[in-house]
Amino acid sequence: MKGLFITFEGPEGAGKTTILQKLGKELQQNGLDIVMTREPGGIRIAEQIREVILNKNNTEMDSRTEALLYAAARRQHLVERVLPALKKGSIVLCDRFIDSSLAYQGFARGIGIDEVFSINQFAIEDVMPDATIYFDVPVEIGLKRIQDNKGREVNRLDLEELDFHKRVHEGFTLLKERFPKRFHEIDASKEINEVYQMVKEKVMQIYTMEMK
Ligand SMILES: Nc1ncnc2c1ncn2[C@@H]1O[C@H](COP(=O)(O)OP(=O)(O)OP(=O)(O)O)[C@@H](O)[C@H]1O
Ligand SMILES: Cc1cn([C@H]2C[C@H](O)[C@@H](COP(=O)(O)O)O2)c(=O)[nH]c1=O
Repeated sequence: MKGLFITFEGPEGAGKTTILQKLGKELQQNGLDIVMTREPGGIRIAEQIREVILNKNNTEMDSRTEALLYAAARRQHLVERVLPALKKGSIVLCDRFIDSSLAYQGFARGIGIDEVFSINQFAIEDVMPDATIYFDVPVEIGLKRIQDNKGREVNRLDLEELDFHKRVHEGFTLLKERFPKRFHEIDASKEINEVYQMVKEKVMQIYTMEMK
């Protein structure tokens, strides 16, 4: 039995976490076998690596160290959480995956998309998402949303300048062009319930095509 691996991607404050959690719970209530998880993190070791990467005091972190730490967290999460769930036929909804590394470290940090892809190949051994829901939002709107979210702890990447976040957005635009079949773009600047309905419809279409 093979499950379905769907990733949610996009810049800061696009609404990925909010929508993933709500949709995952609704689909579970409807009887689907859903695993909700996130990167970096999702399991103990990867959450520890997350703490190192996102700690706002770690300002001296080199870009390639950062890329390698994301890849290491990805590897552990993949073997411990994602692959076993897919093997038993679950639908895995994952908040960020390799495309975040390509957009943030590959493009915005300037390491190069292909170079970051190649270090990730070691980590993922060709396991790519079946589909990626890409939450497209203007950078200023996304950043305003996270600033307004007073419950959110500010992390090291949140503190990057506006230009960095603009490059992240540009990076995602390039990825959307590079992977047109896998990327499903959602206009995440819309009102939250509208975004939710669009994402739900898209995920159900993918489920019907791939699993039924
Ligand atoms: N469509 C929307 N309209 C207005 N506010 C939204 C919308 N979607 C999410 N929000 C709010 O924006 C904030 C950020 O949302 P969320 O954490 O889901 O984004 P995210 O994409 O996971 O961000 P990040 O990747 O930076 O953690 C939350 O306070 C959430 O309630
Ligand atoms: C997987 C991954 C993530 N990032 C960045 C993107 C965000 O700034 C943080 C994660 O925080 P979130 O609130 O859980 O979205 O990490 C990255 O730069 N590279 C990656 O591979």
